[in-house]
Amino acid sequence: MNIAIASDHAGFRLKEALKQTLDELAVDYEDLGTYDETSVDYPDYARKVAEGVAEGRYNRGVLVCGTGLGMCITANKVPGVRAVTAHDVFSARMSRAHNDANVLTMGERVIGPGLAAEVLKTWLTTEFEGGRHAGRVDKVRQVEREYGKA
Ligand SMILES: O=C(CO)[C@H](O)[C@H](O)[C@H](O)COP(=O)(O)O
Repeated sequence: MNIAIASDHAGFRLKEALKQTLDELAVDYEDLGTYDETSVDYPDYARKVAEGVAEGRYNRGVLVCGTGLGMCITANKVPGVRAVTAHDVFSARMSRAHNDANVLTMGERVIGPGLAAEVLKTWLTTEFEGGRHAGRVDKVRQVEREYGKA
């Protein structure tokens, strides 16, 4: 699995902590920035990761900002991206099992590094269940097509 991870300034410290989790899991990743706490704009980073996932350069994306919300809003503008904000293990698990989410966002001002690591581990290790859920995800894709986004 090849992950794209990025943050804005408000998510920088948590991104660095999550990279340690990825190292522990021996998951390949590419850090697309930002690389310090100098103020930047989250849409720029959300777009980098989302486009990389949508174009197949990365299997999944992880985005961190202050709340995770701006990153999620922006990432979902890219056709083919199913981005979720998850700050608990159950939501992380279900976003994969039922929604086949391919981008995870979290907020450094919302969640601590310990729980964030568990959320990330759960999200990375839960498979999409398919079945009835596959039809529903296809309907999500149909919405994109009908709005000319895919
Ligand atoms: O958390 C956010 C709301 O979606 C944004 O992603 C930014 O991280 C946040 O708005 C940054 O706020 P700041 O006051 O400029 O640090």
